[in-house]
Amino acid sequence: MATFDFIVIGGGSGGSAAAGRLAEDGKLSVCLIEAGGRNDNFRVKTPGFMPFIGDKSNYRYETVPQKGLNGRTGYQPRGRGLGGSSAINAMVYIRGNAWDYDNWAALGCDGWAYDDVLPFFKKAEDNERGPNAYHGSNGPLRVSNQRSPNPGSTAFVESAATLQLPRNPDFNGESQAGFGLYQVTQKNGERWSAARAYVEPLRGKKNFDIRTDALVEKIVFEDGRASGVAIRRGGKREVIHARGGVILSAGAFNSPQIMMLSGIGPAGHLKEHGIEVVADRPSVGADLQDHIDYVSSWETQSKDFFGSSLAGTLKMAAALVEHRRKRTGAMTTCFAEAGGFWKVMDDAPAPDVQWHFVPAMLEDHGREQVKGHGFSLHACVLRPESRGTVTLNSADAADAPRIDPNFFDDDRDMAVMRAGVRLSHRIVDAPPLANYQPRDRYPIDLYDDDALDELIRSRADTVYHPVGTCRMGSDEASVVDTELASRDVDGLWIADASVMPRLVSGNTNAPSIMIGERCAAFIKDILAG
Ligand SMILES: Cc1cc2nc3c(=O)[nH]c(=O)nc-3n(C[C@H](O)[C@H](O)[C@H](O)COP(=O)(O)OP(=O)(O)OC[C@H]3O[C@@H](n4cnc5c(N)ncnc54)[C@H](O)[C@@H]3O)c2cc1C
Repeated sequence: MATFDFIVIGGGSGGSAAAGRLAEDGKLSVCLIEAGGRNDNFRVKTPGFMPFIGDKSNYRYETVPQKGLNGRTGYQPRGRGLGGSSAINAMVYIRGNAWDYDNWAALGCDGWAYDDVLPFFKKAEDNERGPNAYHGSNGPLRVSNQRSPNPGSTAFVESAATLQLPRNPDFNGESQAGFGLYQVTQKNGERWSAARAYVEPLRGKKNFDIRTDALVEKIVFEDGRASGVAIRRGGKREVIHARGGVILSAGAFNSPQIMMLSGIGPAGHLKEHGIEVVADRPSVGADLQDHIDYVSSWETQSKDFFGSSLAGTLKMAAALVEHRRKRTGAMTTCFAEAGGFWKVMDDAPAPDVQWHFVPAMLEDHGREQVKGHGFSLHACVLRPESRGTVTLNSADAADAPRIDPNFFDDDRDMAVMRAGVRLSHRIVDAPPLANYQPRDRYPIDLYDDDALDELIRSRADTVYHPVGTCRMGSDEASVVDTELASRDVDGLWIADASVMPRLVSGNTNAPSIMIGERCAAFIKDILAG
């Protein structure tokens, strides 16, 4: 019978950090269970291959039809395999705004104010720029400057400056506002997933068992305590036991799914699927928040930008050779190379829109090939008011959960989006980007609200930051308490993006890693008495 001190479900951003920290000093036996594979291949490791990462590493979920998107279904990529979504993401290193964490604390999450979380961001970080008041350099997560940014990306920052929008060399420093090039989670020109940071260095240690291609079907409880997990691997089923407890880190879609499959969730819904109710907890799968995003796109004659043409293909072939030899060049691109944060609503407490500049024409999340060269500019609503849900489609853990982000349910999100998209176009209309004489691929009168709303509803979708479906809080209705422990059973913690009570104003990989770090620290504190 396999028994460990702790079992971690899911080797993604939160799970890798939690498992790695629990196992690192060798005192605790830890089993990390991951549904996907090792993700140890050149497509995952080479940043520029991001659009070509295969199905084995991506769940490729779809949402239910979205009324706010003219009835379209949304695409929800999610990483599968070690590293989780950090193995397929755009590598942008952003923590959110200090205001977000102070707001979490104001909502009742004691111990999660900016001053409380900053030490854990720093502990995780190995920033190539070295340490300072905001950054760490001794952690496992390598954060790098981009090695070979596209000239168009620097032109974007200069165009913003032309409009008096300030340059910001460090969005994770004193102030988030402004425009600049993003730092990335890469090491020596390769993707640095959470698994490469926290898990791979411990591979082979006697106290650390890494089980890939193992699907967790549910958490097992004995006398009100999480005592193990039921897994399926190949055709075989087995229960693995945990003396100290279980950490659930399956992400914002699969953590609520596993909670429900284990009997913790909205009782009526569980009964519909024939699941025995352990605890009636309506907040499991509720409060889904995600960054709705609109991608404006322009075509250029210039072949500076990535694109599909003979010249583009030859350039990428040369870039691939350069990357194999030196780990530099265009294949180190994270695609979302530049961007910024700015307030478009006067009463916003912090920047309410984030931009990602991509030196390529992007259509349908990169799934549709576009002929020619050009660039794209994402604008996303940083603190959406709309709330969605994750529920079960079936009682089988291998089936996709039912995802309803409910985008644009709240009109305030559209108001922010409109202003964000207008600013996107003002920036692109300013030199030096304007000198490329870009041709807008979706020209409309941007100051006609109805026309702009229609364009947004027909093209907007997620920028991949779902959170909130196993929300943390000090209130009785929350799923986990402020030390990430389940309110319903002993020996169960949740450590991933699902616990965020509010979506942070930025990308969610670093915050999910910070949450994994904190979970391990909470557990070690308990063990230390
Ligand atoms: C395409 C894309 C681009 C993104 N770009 C960025 C970016 O540039 N910067 C940024 O900061 N953030 C980005 N994000 C978001 C960020 O990567 C995620 O928010 C973060 O990785 C979430 O971490 P997590 O721990 O919550 O879940 P994940 O990292 O998704 O990990 C969940 C893990 O659990 C496993 N799992 C699920 N169900 C089971 C089961 N039943 N049994 C066993 N294992 C299971 C999964 O296989 C997965 O490995 C992006 C995301 C995507 C998809």
